[in-house]
This record gives sequence, C-alpha cells and structure tokens, in this order.
Amino acid sequence: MAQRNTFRDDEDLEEKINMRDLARVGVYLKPYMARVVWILIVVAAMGCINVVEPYLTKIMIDSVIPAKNLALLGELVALLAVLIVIYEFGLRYRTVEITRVGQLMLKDMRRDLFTHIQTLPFSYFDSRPHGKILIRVVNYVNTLSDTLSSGLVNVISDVFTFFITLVVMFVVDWRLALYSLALFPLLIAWVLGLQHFQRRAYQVLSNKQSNLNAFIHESIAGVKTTQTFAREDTQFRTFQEQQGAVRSAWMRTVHIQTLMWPGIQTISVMTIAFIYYVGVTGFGGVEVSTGVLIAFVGYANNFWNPVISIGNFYNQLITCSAYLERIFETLDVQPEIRNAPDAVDLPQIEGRVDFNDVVFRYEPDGRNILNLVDLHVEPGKTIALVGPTGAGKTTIINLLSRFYDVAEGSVTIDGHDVRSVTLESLRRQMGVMLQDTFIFSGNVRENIRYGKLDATDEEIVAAAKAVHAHEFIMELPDGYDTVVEERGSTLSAGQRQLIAFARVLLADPRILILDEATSNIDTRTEEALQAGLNHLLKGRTSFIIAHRLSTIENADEICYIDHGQIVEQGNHAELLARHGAYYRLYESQYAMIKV
Ligand SMILES: Nc1ncnc2c1ncn2[C@@H]1O[C@H](COP(=O)(O)OP(=O)(O)OP(=O)(O)O)[C@@H](O)[C@H]1O
Repeated sequence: MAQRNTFRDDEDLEEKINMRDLARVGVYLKPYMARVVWILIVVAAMGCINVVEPYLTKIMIDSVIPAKNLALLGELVALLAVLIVIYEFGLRYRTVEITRVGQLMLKDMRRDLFTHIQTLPFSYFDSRPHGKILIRVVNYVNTLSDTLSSGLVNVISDVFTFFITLVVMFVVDWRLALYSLALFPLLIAWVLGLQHFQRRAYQVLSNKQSNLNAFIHESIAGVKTTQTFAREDTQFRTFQEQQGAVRSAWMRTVHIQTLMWPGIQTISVMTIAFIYYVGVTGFGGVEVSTGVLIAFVGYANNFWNPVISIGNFYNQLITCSAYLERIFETLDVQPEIRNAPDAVDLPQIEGRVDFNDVVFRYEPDGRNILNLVDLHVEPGKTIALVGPTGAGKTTIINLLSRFYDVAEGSVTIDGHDVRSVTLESLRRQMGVMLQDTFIFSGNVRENIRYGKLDATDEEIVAAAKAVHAHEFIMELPDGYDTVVEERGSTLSAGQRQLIAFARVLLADPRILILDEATSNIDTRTEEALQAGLNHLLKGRTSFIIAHRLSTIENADEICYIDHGQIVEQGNHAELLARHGAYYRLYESQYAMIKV
C-alpha cells in the first residue's frame, strides 16, 4: 500500500528528470502524427521565408541602394510583401493546429487518468487526501496544456529555423558563422546550470500546491464540522500557512527562472557585437560586404531567437517534468485488486457465501483486523453482523465484494473464490449499500437509475415504492425530477438512504449488503421499509450490519463480531438464551429505550 499522506506532508520527489516520462508524452502524440507532419511542412516553409528575408536585405544594401536600381527595388518589395502574407497565414495555421494537437493529447491523457483512477482500489484513496488526486487530473494537466500547445508550437518551428539558419550562415561565410557560434558553449552551460535548481524549485512548488489543494478540499468537505465547533480561525490559520508555503515556493521558482532570460540575452548581445567587430575589423581574415554583415546580424537574430525560445521551452519542460512525474506516477499505480490473468466470469449465482478461516489486515505489516473468520451462509439467508464499533463488521463485507483481498483463507461465492472471477461479474451480482450513502448531482430519478442504467421509469417508481421512498419523493418540489446536489446535501440523511435503497434494489442483486443502512430512518419509516424489504430480500443472500438490534431481530443468523472474530452465532432467540455478549448488547439497548 502507498505510504499514507496528509495535506501537511510533501510527497516524495524524483531526483532527476525522468526522460522516460518525457518519452511517454510521445505516446500521446502518436495518434496525431498525420497532423504533425502537415504542421512540420508549414513550419519548414516558414523557416525558408525566415532565411530569405535577411538575404533580401543583403541584396537591398549591396545592389539596390548603391545603384539606385528601382526596378529591382519594386521586385524585392513585391516579393517581400507576398512572403510576409504567406508567413502570417502560415503562422495562424501553425498556432491553431498545434493547439489542436496539444489539446487532443491532453484530452487523451486526462481520459486515461480519470479511467485509471476509477479502477484504483480503496487502499489508494485511503492513503492520500482526495484533493491531491484532484489536482493531478485538473491543474497538472492544465499546466501541461500550456507547454504542449504554445510551447510545442514554437519549439518545432524554432528547431527548424535554427538549423536552416545555421546552414545558410555557413554557406554565406563559414568563418563568420564559426565566430557567431563562439559563445554558444557558454549558453549551454548557463541553461544546464540553472536547470537543476529550477527543477527542484518546481517540484517543491507542485508539492505545496498539492498540499494547499488537499487542505481546501478537506476544509470544504468538513465545513459543517468547522462551523459547528466554531473553528474557522484554526482553519484560517492553517490555510494561511499552506498558502504562504505556496507563495514562497512560487517566488523561488520566479527568482531562478528570471535568471535564465538575462543570461541568454547578454550572450546574444555579446555575439552580435562580436559579429560587428569581426566584420568591421576583418578579424581573423574575415572580409565581408556591408550587406553580408547586416544579413549576418539578421541571421544571428534568426539564430538566437529560436535558441531563446528553445531555452524557454526547456524551462517549461522542466516545470512539466515535475507535473508529469505525478501524472505518470498515478497512471503507474497498479490496482492491487484486479482480475487474475485466468479470471473467468462468475456465472449467475445462487448466493452461497463462505468465509473460510479468513485473516485480513489493511496494511501488509499491520495488525490483523480479522482473525480466522469462518462463516458459511446458505443462499437466500439473511445474516446480521453486530458488535462493538471497530470490531471488523464493515471489513467482512468489504472482502465479500473484493474491495480488499484476504491475507489468509478465502472468500467463496457458490464455491468460486472471489479472486478467481472477474471483478465486474462479481460486483454486478452484488448490491452494496455502504455507510456513507453517495448521492450524485442530478435528479432523483437519475440517482435511482444508477443501479440499472437501462431501467424504465416504471421500474424506478416500483423500486422506490418497494422501499417506501415514493411517498417522500412525490412530496419533493419536482417529484422524481427534483434536482439534488452532490452528496445529496439538500436531502435529509434518511431520504438519502431511501434513495440509495431504491438504487440497490433496482440493480436486483443476488447478494445484498446493507451497512448501517437503516440507521438514519425513523422508526415509522423503518417499519414500512422492513415490510417492503421482506419480500425483496426473498431469494437473496443478505448481509445486514445494524447497530439498532430491532432491525435485525428477524435475521436467520446473527453473528456477534468482536476484535475481528465471530464470538457468538445463532438466531435472535438462541443468542438471547445464551446470555452472552449479544444478550448484554440487547439488554443495554432495551434499557436505553425504557429510559
Ligand atoms: N481503510 C482502513 N485502513 C486501515 N485501517 C482500517 C481501515 N478501515 C478500517 N480500519 C480499521 O479496521 C478496524 C475494523 O474496522 P471496521 O470498519 O470493519 O469496523 P466496524 O465493526 O464496521 O465498525 P463500526 O461499527 O464502527 O462501523 C478498525 O480498527 C479500523 O480502525
């Protein structure tokens, strides 16, 4: 399991830029290669125009101006005008197309991230704040967007312009070309020297942003608790701390990044000065006309501009590598719970469930949460799990849906080990209603339909009626079309549970798991619900966890769980007669009711 992490903890960082990460971006580029080839053709044409322009200036200075050759002037101006128009339209095409390719790549990357995250096991979500997962899918991918769209646009054409200019410079005067490159090693040293610090600064920044995001996410989720305890000040102070850390990290990146530009500019200006010096003094035997000298300065600009842009792109890439690291790290998390290579589909089940001496712990080196749980349930029976808080009841049912794998022993359904069948076929035949009922934003009807996507409206209403949700739904402003907010915050807790009940029943599972499912329903509703449930439970194996014993008195079998073991098992009457742990629990609840 991944190391546990909170909003206060920075995540681990890689020491070096992982070239494999950068190469993996290429995988996302592959489907769009045809577009890229067209872009490259346009970029090549634009590069040629870039090279021609200084040459036209050379002709102007060497031939047109001294001879006052107006005819040639007219031709040059016309050619220049045509080239500029072609160049500008090429520029537009290039920008639009590369942005398109960049966005398509990001769409694919975000899709992969999202679908992968959906398959990750509970343990992944247990191990880090959700805000840190969110920032990977949204913010980090957005940051890549800038680099892949605008950055990539420039770098492709810049690399091309760089090489073509270099070739032309050598053709026009190879010695002057060599002198123009004299300071190039200095530039490389400058860029590479800063890169180390810059990458480190961006990694720290990404961590601080991630922490802040996790904190904000947690604060919004817990806002009601904060207000209840009037702890706004405490939250605010932590927020300021986190925010301050982001600001400092950000400023550090700016301090380092802004060193890059003056360095490159200084080297560029020194180079141009050197070209003038060499051209004017004839240093090293160089003899060139004024036109060639001016053209060379133009080429030097053509040459240095791409170098500067490539330097900038490299800058962005360093930033991105910190984000890519996080994105690919997420994509590389292998779901611990996944289909075995030889997994088969679980056939239509009858519903026999066996826990065979199951031992379980949440972390490999952690303590045993379940200790030799041996439980055998016939199809169609209702099993209730009771016991003190933290005893392991929820853990038992989590193993049944294979949200986690057992450490020892096995869980079988109709004799099939749950690890040997595909997860989809297993979970499709199981209806699980967890403690924290989740309502998606949308309307009530859509929320119930989540249990069976092709359910008709009639089936939805029938399911709602069966669990006695229909009455309250009809009292909502728009009935089944009433819009509910994410998490169902506009509904009461009991209403949320009734909707979730209808959803599970609509799925028509062979095995039904209800974890504290009836805890939020008032006694009257519960009685009605119980009646509806009784005929729906028929033919299904059901596991019910309930703290209120009145809801499970009719269960075929009741297991009293304590410290991860079944300490008592039998029906209500048998367990009462035993005068053991269940009896004491029952007595205490009964006493409370009497009080
Ligand atoms: N995701 C998790 N990671 C690590 N430990 C966990 C996790 N979930 C539960 N535990 C631990 O496992 C033990 C059993 O938890 P479980 O939720 O099964 O208890 P429970 O009997 O259902 O309790 P309750 O009646 O309060 O819901 C507890 O000690 C709990 O701290």
